[in-house]
Amino acid sequence: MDSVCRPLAVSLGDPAGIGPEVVAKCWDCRDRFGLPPFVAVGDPRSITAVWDGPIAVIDDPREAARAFDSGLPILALAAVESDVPGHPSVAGAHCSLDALELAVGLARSGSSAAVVTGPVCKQQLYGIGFSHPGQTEFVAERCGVSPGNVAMMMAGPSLRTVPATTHLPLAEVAGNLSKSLIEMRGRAALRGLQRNFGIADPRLAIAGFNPHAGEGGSLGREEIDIIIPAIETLRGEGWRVTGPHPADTLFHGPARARYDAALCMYHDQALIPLKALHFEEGVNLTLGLPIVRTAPDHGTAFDIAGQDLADPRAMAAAIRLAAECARTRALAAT
Ligand SMILES: NC(=O)C1=CN([C@@H]2O[C@H](COP(=O)(O)OP(=O)(O)OC[C@H]3O[C@@H](n4cnc5c(N)ncnc54)[C@H](O)[C@@H]3O)[C@@H](O)[C@H]2O)C=CC1
Ligand SMILES: NCC(=O)COP(=O)(O)O
Repeated sequence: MDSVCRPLAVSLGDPAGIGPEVVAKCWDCRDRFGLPPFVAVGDPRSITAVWDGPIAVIDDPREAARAFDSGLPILALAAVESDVPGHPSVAGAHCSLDALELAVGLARSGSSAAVVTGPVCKQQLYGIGFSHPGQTEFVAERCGVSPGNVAMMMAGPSLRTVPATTHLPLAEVAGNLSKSLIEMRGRAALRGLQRNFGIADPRLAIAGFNPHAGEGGSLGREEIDIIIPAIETLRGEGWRVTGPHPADTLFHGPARARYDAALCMYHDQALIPLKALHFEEGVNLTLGLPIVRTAPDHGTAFDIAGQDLADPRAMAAAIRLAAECARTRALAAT
């Protein structure tokens, strides 16, 4: 079976969040959203609590394509106790981690064409001893890739951004920026554009860190000491890289037309423009992995879980992009 025929594995995320609801809604709207067969991984009770559509509990991902027309296929994991939507629990955190582990394993073994991860609650996971900043680093470790060599890309119809640093306190960002970090993230972004999007000669815009990109050193020296030397190294390797650009003018329409992705210095610098423009269809794609991994841009949204208010479009975009990236990679390998 080729990568296009294999199902995608979709972990449900935290059972008390909106992951189960948006996955079920994606199955409901599979034709309208243009979705390929996928198999959910998680506790079926988290779906039946919020959805009364048909579920097909399967034991083997190879059954997913056949089952997909008549019901939402699910590889079932039972949490110790079932969660009430909107009320996260320790058992639910364990269940979300087990589902993530299994779904990533399916992609690594080739049983699924890609993995799409439902939203987890980081605070809950940290509480049960999860030692990674996020799912990005967890998946990297499971794939045997150093966290330094992967990058989180947030992708929407008119913008792709990559934060150089991800989940760490803002007060620690400056101390974590280095020439080598920016070079590694820059290479991961550029190679990721080639490998997943088929862009042969990608253009990367690199944001500054300080207001006005430091104003020649008067408003901070990170641009002079770290970012410009990294840009020069990347250019010396033949990449099309510009910057450092003042971040406040990097995201309006004409600016976005000048690059294929923007490398940003910290989480909110990258995620605010993406979510402001494309919250309903934003996708989180991990670059630098041997497998394809995507996720919707949103979180667990406990505040609306179980109320039939969750918009499934970002999850649908994540499933679609995962299938497209798997197809692009498969074609390049032939
Ligand atoms: N990929 C992942 O696993 C992610 C997980 N998170 C986690 O999610 C938790 C909550 O994070 P928040 O910052 O509150 O962000 P959030 O995205 O869960 O919610 C922010 C706001 O947007 C709304 N919202 C989110 N998704 C929606 C959807 N599909 N349809 C309609 N409304 C939606 C929520 O109701 C809330 O008002 C945190 O614990 C965080 O760690 C956050 C982002 C990504
Ligand atoms: N803000 C993005 C986010 O939380 C997703 O991170 P990850 O769990 O995919 O690493």
